[in-house]
Amino acid sequence: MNHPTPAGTPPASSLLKLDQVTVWRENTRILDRIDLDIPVGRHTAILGPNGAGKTSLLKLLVRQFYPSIDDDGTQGRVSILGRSDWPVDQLRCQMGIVSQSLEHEFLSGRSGRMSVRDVIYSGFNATMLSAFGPNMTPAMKEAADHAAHSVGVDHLADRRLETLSTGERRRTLIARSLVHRPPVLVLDEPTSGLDLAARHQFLQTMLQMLQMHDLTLVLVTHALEEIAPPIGHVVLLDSGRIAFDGSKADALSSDRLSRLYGVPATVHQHAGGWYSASVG
Ligand SMILES: Nc1ncnc2c1ncn2[C@@H]1O[C@H](COP(=O)(O)OP(=O)(O)OP(=O)(O)O)[C@@H](O)[C@H]1O
Repeated sequence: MNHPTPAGTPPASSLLKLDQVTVWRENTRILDRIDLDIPVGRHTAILGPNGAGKTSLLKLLVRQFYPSIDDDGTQGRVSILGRSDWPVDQLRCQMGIVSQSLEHEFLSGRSGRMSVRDVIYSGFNATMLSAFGPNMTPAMKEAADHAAHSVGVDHLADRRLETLSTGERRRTLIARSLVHRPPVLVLDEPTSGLDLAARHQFLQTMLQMLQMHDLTLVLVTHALEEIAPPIGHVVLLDSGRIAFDGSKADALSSDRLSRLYGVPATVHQHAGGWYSASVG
């Protein structure tokens, strides 16, 4: 159920284009004159030390942050899927989002009392409301069942979100993020808090998603193990600036990551195009 571009508009070639974008918060320049272009179809991982600005970059993509006016009066430009004038609700329908901040939002207030089924349904209109009720079509119900099944939460459909374990909750949000078959998938540290098995299962699900859907993945992660083989491009962020933007093979070198994190890092390459890193 991809949401088509408006009639007569050619499909966008760029998912996210930032032109001299600065973001200030509380007297801190958290993103500093960033230029970046993530084309549609190029799965991209964003890596960097704590506080480097990774989540802030994603917030520009989902319109939680806007460019600030800089000291000299200039304001950068953000274009998403070829447009800079998205109404937020329409934009969010183009995306599947899994992040801890979304999870916290769901758990605060009444959303936590929603059933797993309703949380998944809410993905259709990218809200935190189970607004559909009788408006759910059989095709939508089928898509929701399929999404729940594909991440193994079908048996939890009637459970309230707030009663689930971290792994079950994360899987529910993954199902919600995919139910409307969005063209863009935004994952912000999707495996944080997951145990070894749940993390492995998540990676398998992510690989399946990349094969099943025609989507572009943007992944923020601290773990090189999560930068799955189909992700060919890496952006390294450091103190609100882009330290590197290029191929995964060039990005993930021991020298580069040692400089980025300020520790002696060793990158290990494994069969099938997987990576990991160790320190020392
Ligand atoms: N709303 C805000 N108000 C004030 N400072 C903020 C705000 N949002 C982010 N920051 C600051 O901006 C910097 C970048 O934060 P961000 O969450 O983007 O980093 P990150 O790279 O995702 O970090 P982590 O890896 O720890 O999740 C941090 O110093 C953070 O404290």
